[in-house]
Amino acid sequence: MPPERLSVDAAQARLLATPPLPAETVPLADAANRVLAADLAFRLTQPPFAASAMDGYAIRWQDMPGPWSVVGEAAAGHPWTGMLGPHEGLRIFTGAPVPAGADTVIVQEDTHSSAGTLTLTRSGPAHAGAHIRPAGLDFAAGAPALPAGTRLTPARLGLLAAGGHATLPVHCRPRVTLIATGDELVPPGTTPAPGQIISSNGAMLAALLTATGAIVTDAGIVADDRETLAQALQSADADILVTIGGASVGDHDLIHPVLTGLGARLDFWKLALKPGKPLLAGTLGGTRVIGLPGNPVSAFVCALLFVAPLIRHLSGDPHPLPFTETARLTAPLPANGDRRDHLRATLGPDGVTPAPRQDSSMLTILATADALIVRPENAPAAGIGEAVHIIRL
Ligand SMILES: Nc1nc2c(c(=O)[nH]1)N[C@H]1C(S)=C(S)[C@@H](COP(=O)(O)OP(=O)(O)OC[C@H]3O[C@@H](n4cnc5c(N)ncnc54)[C@H](O)[C@@H]3O)O[C@H]1N2
Ligand code: MOO
Repeated sequence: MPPERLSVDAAQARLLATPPLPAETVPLADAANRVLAADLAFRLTQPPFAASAMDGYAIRWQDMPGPWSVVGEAAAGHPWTGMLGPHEGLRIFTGAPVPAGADTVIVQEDTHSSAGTLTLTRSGPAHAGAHIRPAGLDFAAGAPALPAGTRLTPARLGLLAAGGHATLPVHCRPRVTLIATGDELVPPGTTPAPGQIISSNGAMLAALLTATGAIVTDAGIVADDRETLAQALQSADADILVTIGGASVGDHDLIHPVLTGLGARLDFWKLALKPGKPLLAGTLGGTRVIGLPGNPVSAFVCALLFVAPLIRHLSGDPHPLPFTETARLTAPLPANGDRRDHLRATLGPDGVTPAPRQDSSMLTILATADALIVRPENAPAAGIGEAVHIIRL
């Protein structure tokens, strides 16, 4: 066994030392929020032709200030194919190709047109080239579009669609199976008998991990029984198997002994982390296993710090760890112990306020928190106004 109480950083590094999932090619609609698996170049030029940016008239700048005779019309999708001659103007609409010979567009609000004659009613365009988007203003065919490792935001999907890509190479989405363990647990919607509580962690973690990009199967509740648990662990067909509860050292905490019995390779168990000390990670056959502690806040924080980053990493994200920023304290904090702590806190205009109670069973506090304050191992006491690291929720 590795030494106890690995640091959070070391544990994250171990967990993420594995290659991402392979690529698949999917339609644009299925690529949203996924990560590009290859460098892509533009296949098209945008705009593909010099296009009018306004409704008005295309003219030759050298013929300013007019008048012009109107020789035809061009609309988006309906080009005019002639060559504009001296003192000729073309009625043109936004998005239409600017005809050969023209170099400037006058907006229609600056003109008067009658019996085929166009005159200016105001000073007109300020310079040659006004209101024309040159071909390739946005991008040119052959130029690099987006590199591998890019997360496909809505704007990036739009860019690649415009650039001629109808399907995209993306990393496969990790499949995650959630298993809650504990004889006290009953599913949401049940009336708990004496000694029972609702298994709330499944719904919470399924939502968190789905939002992170995984395909989540919630396998429900498994009793504290070695046989049953071993069977459930072995039958999960997933890239990541997440167990909830039973990670600690009590007589009914079976995750560690059952995994060991199944021949799982353990990466770590027990971290210098609060909440979530008994977090466990390893591999069972080809499946990554993460054993989360059962306390709801511990389970949530460990999922945020370990399972979500593993999902992002396997999905091809080169920056899988939670984004940290700084905020100023509105209340003092005592010195921290030797486990990195994650305090539930609210954000306001004056800074970040730690919740007065930090019990790892309290969902009311987690549900109202906007952020976690990250307190490094052995951090000294911190006063009001001092900057601390936070992770937004
Ligand atoms: N002697 C020691 N006892 C404990 C230690 C320790 O180091 N020595 N560690 C404590 C810490 S820290 C934590 S965290 C807990 C976590 O232990 P487990 O992972 O074994 O969790 P359980 O005992 O199964 O459950 C803890 C708590 O959470 C409730 N729970 C469990 N699953 C769910 C669920 N799916 N939905 C909602 N709530 C759940 C469970 O009923 C318990 O109340 O161990 C400490 N003990
Ligand atoms: O770390 Mo436990 O997660 O303190 O409650």
